[in-house]
Parts: sequence; C-alpha cells; structure tokens
Amino acid sequence: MQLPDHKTKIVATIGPASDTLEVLTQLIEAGMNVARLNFSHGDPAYHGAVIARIREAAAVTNRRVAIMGDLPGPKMRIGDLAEEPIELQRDDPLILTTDEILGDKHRIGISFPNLLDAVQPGDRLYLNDGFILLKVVEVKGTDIHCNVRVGGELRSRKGLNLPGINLGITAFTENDHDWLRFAAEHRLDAVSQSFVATADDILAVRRAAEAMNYAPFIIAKIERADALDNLKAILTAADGIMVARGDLGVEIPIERIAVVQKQITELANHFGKPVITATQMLESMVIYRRPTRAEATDVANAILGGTDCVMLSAESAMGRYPVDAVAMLASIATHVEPERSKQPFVRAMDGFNGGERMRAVDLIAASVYHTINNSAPRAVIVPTQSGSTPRNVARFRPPVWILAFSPNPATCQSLQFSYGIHAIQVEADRPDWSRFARHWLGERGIDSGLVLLTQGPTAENPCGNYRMEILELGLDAGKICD
Ligand SMILES: Nc1ncnc2c1ncn2[C@@H]1O[C@H](COP(=O)(O)OP(=O)(O)OP(=O)(O)O)[C@@H](O)[C@H]1O
Ligand SMILES: CC(=O)C(=O)O
Ligand SMILES: [K+]
Ligand SMILES: [Mg+2]
Repeated sequence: MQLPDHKTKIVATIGPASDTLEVLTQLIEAGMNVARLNFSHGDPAYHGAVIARIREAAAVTNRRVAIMGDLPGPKMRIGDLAEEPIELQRDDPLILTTDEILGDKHRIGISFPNLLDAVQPGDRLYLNDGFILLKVVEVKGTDIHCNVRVGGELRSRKGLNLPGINLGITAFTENDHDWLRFAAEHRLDAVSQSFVATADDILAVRRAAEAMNYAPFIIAKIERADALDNLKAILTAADGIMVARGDLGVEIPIERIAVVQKQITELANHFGKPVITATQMLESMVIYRRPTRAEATDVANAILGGTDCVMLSAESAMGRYPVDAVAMLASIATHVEPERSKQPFVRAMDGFNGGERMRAVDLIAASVYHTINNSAPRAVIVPTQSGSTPRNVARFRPPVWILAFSPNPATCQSLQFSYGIHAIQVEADRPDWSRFARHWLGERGIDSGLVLLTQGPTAENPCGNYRMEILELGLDAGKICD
C-alpha cells in the first residue's frame, strides 16, 4: 500500500484549463484529493460532463477523489461587457445600472435590484476582488452614479463587494437551491455554501438537502465580516469550514486576513472539523511555472498553522500550469509537515483544561498522540461510522497515517477533507477489529512493528468501551494470538 509523502489534502477548482480526462488524470496523480466545481461559472450541462470525467479519471487512476460543488450564494456580479477588458481610470465617472445592458467603460449592468435601495452617496463599492474602488455619488432611477477612486482592468462577470453594507439577504438563495438539486442528482460528496453569516444559513442548506433525500458534507465558506462573530455556532452546524480569502479580503481589511485565518484554523482544529485554506495560494502560477517565495511561504504557513486542505482556484481552473500547481502544493506539504511544532496538539486541547472535562474520544485521541510520540508506530487504525473518531485523532496532526476503516461510503468520501486520514471502505462494522486489522495488514505485507487501533461504542456494539490497542506485529510468526 503506497500512501502519499504528504498528509495535507489538496482541493483543486476544475475549469477550462483542467476539465479534460487527460489533465484530470494528471491532477489526481499529482495529489488532488477533492475536485471543486464553482457553480458561479459554467452551466449544468458543463458541470455534469466534468463530473463524469472526474469519476472516470478517479476510476482510471484507482484513487479516491471527492467532488465538492460550490454554491454561489448572494454574490453580486457585474454583467457582460461588450468588449473586454475595459480599463477604468481614477476620477472617471461610471454608472452601475440594474437595466439589462451590455456594459462598457461608461455604464455597467448589475443584476441586483436591491442594490438601489442599499447604497447611498459616499458608500464604497469594490469590483474584481477589491482591485477597483468606486465611490457612490448619487442614485437616480435605475442608475447608481459612481466615481472611480482606484482604477484598473475589468472583465465580464467580476464580483462586486459592499463591505459593511447589509443587503438583508440570507446566504442560501433560490439559485443555490437549484444547484443543490443538481448536486443531489449527481450525488456530489460535498457542497460549500458561499457568504455564510450564521449557523442558520448552514441549517437551511442541510434542511433543503434532507428534503431531497441527500446528505452532503457541508462546508461553510467564511467570507463576510458577520460570520466572524458566529464562528462557533457555524462550526457546530457545518461539517467543515473554508477560509475564503478572496471575498474575505475585501469584506474585512486585508491586513486582518492572516490573524483571522489563524483563528478560524485553530477553532476548526479544536472542533475536530476540517478547514480549507483558499484563494491565491499560488496565484502567480496562473502565468508562471514557479510560485513566488511569498506564495510558497503562504502555503507552508497554512500547513504549519494546522490547515487540513490547501486549495487552488484560478491556478487550476484557468491557469497555464494546473498540474504543476498541484504538484507544488504536494511538494511544499511534504517538506513542511515534518517541521511542524507540537503546538497544534496543545492548541487542539485548549479549553479542555479549564475545568471542562475531556470526552472519552478526546482522551483516546490524546492517548494515541502520546503513544505515537513514544513508539513510532506504522499507522493508526480507526474504525468509524461517521468519521468523527479519526478526525478527533487527526486534529493532533500525528506524524503517521490514520487508516479509517468504514462501512459507510459517504464517510470515506468525506474523509478526503481531513489531514492525515486515509479512508478504506470495508464491508461491515465488526466486533473483532483487532483480528481483522492484523489480517488486513498481513495481506499487504505489513507484518512487523507496531500499529495502534482505537475502538469505541458502535451501533452493533453499543456497550463497547473506548479503548486503544497496541498491535505488535510479527512477534510470533505462525501463531494466531488474537
Ligand atoms: N467552470 C468554470 N468555467 C469557466 N471559468 C471558470 C470556471 N471555474 C473557474 N473559472 C475561472 O477561474 C477563476 C477563479 O476561480 P474561483 O473559483 O476563484 O472564482 P471566483 O469567481 O474568482 O470567486 P468565488 O470562488 O468567490 O466565486 C474564475 O474567476 C473564473 O474566471
Ligand atoms: C473561494 C472563495 O469563494 C473566495 O476566496 O472568495
Ligand atoms: K462561488
Ligand atoms: Mg468567494
């Protein structure tokens, strides 16, 4: 059994640069664990065809790949431009209109009628991830007259952000509902909801999915300021979380991104839920074969800080070097992970020391971690139904792989998001895991050294105790000891 040299998981957005069977196969071989489809771009027919090709590539390479559909949320975008790009200069007048037009450098369409009531003279509007700044001069009829404060190049369908202006809309929109149905029909493993503000936004997705008889792994994308006040509730409601730095870096001052990223990551580690660090990780690789020093360092710092996944957006969706970008993430992770300090362990335990009693699963996870540090086992085997026990162990970032044995295929797919966990689907839950594990390892030629095994109560064995076993392999060849 050959596992990768790195344990950080890799999410890659699939787009025109990467949607062929050939490139998808190469992305998987380079280390892509999760393929992200951004439903803000492309129609259902396009994404349907891409999903089929991702599954084909996974079958060809015999690797597990999860697919995540990114629900756009109430992101405002400009309409199409007659000619692009256009160049906006400082002090230019510019009209944003809710009229349906093909835009030019004087007047640009916006498909969001509420905007007329929400803005007033003096407000700041940002285009294209904050690169272009407009100031509102006046609102007249269906037009918002603006003045360009910071100019730049603009293309069709780029995003519009209004930091600090409440548009009174919830994250999960009708359009998202349609895309969720698409995700359900294609049995996607995960969906990520954009612009989450509260736990209710996640519950809305979950309830809508339930009504479709669909139970995806749900990722909350943190990209607006309000969400930062509700992080614990959002993490409780969601299955995982994403630091969506593209919009977040416009919605809050860009100077705060580093600290907010660290706080979200620590909290997710504490909750034992996976966290994805996203956007511009290797941005210059859209054009160049090598990343900048700053980008390579950003990826490394995200890993050192405890992220489960690193994500590519434009690099893999529309860049020149999608496969090199995935390989670069894998290589940085391989070099950085062994250098991680023990801090994440201490952090993940924070809060349990202040009087709060540790849960049995935490005690087991902590025991596994201590045992690993003193014995260098070959792997940790964690049978699981929901995936929560292996995630609880993984949050201490042990230096060996956690092999999660699960009879639940959805659980196996969802573990693609978790650092250091390799999921193995088994036929059924069983009362004799240690015997099964020995046999399973033996079949793969693993017949010496130590392997740790954890067990807890299960549906089949509700009275089972929480325990950690130490399997000493090959001590007594030929004799069946268990
Ligand atoms: N399916 C697709 N078809 C065409 N272009 C795509 C597709 N997916 C992504 N892209 C391109 O890659 C760019 C980067 O992807 P990304 O997922 O970051 O989208 P975004 O619109 O910038 O932001 P957000 O993730 O906040 O929606 C997009 O702006 C778009 O130009
Ligand atoms: C990924 C995403 O939506 C963002 O960074 O804004
Ligand atoms: K999106
Ligand atoms: Mg975003």
